[in-house]
Amino acid sequence: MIDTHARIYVAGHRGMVGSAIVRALKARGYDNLLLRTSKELDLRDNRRVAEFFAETKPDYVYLAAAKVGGILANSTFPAEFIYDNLAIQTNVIHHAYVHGVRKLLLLGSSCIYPRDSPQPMKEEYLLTGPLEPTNEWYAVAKIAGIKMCQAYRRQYGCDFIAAMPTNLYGPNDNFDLQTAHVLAALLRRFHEAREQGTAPTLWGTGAPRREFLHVDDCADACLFLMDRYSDAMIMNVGAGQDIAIAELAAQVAEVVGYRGDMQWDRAKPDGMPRKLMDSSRIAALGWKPATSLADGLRRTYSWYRQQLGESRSGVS
Ligand SMILES: NC(=O)C1=CN([C@@H]2O[C@H](COP(=O)(O)OP(=O)(O)OC[C@H]3O[C@@H](n4cnc5c(N)ncnc54)[C@H](OP(=O)(O)O)[C@@H]3O)[C@@H](O)[C@H]2O)C=CC1
Ligand SMILES: C[C@H]1O[C@H](OP(=O)(O)OP(=O)(O)OC[C@H]2O[C@@H](n3cnc4c(=O)[nH]c(N)nc43)[C@H](O)[C@@H]2O)[C@@H](O)[C@@H](O)C1=O
Repeated sequence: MIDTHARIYVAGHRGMVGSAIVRALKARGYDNLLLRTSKELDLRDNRRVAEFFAETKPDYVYLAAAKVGGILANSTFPAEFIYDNLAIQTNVIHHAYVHGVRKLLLLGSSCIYPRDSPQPMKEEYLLTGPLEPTNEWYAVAKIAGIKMCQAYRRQYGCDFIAAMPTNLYGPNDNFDLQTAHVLAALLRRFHEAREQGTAPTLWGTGAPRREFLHVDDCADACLFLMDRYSDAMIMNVGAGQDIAIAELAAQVAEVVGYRGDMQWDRAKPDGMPRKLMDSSRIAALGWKPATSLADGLRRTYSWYRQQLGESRSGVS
């Protein structure tokens, strides 16, 4: 177990994953967290990152800072997705090495796997085929991050590991309809449709399948891996089951209490047909998720309504 007074840098601590990691660390008594917003420390700036590591000398690093977005953001801003993510990772991983960080965990993503991967996707499928075009720029950056962790482990003996979570959702998710991932977007679309008496328009055909993990489970897995896993091989972190987007829409409508029609904009991309992780390796180490999709949806909708300043009445 990591000493609770160790200096732990959570990069991206205001984001969905970073904030969940901070909650999990605080709940376990870690009391020496190093936190910087992107305004205070732009991780694309190599010189500033070097200064930060020299000044603060972190013992452990969770690298949850990244340029992140849903299918439309990824395909609309390919240059930002590849540049920001390459720059952030390169600077943080390199200076973690230079300043003797004891262990670093990089957050990757299920989009690193080939578009036509057999399902469920095993870690060994990395780099076995072409990527999904809607997010290949982001995926290439993430793959470079994985390879940096492996290279620094091989050449310098750094204990840098990489976790590959499936699609995540929960508190502090992004609810901006242009840049959100599907689950947050659907909660908002159905909420607004119910409030306004309109019919929501969803993207694509509804046929793609996705696997959803609550972000608190993801954070729990990150802490688990930081404590117990030290290997070059990437580690999948999934919920174990997937669902068609059309079925997810039906579940979200029920949680929100929307009973009208919905439309599908087929001009919008479907993306990968299916993305289900094989998470048997982390399961064999003794980790499993705690939150069902039904519970997670209810909790996240409740959180969203609290952000809107609404009462929680009516949301179980
Ligand atoms: N969301 C998902 O479904 C999934 C996410 N992941 C991975 O988890 C990680 C975190 O994602 P998530 O929490 O959803 O993303 P968010 O967008 O919620 O948070 C990202 C954080 O990164 C920080 N950041 C962005 N750019 C910079 C920069 N130039 N310098 C410093 N900090 C920066 C932001 O800091 P600030 O707020 O201070 O601006 C922000 O808080 C990513 O690596 C992502 O790939 C993996 C699988 C699925
Ligand atoms: C985490 C992962 O996230 C991204 O990949 P994705 O899983 O394809 O992304 P998504 O959540 O945005 O969409 C999932 C599915 O849902 C459909 N869909 C319906 N209606 C809405 C909708 O209103 N918004 C969105 N965003 N999608 C919608 C959408 O058409 C697609 O079929 C990558 O950016 C990648 O970088 C990555 O790592």
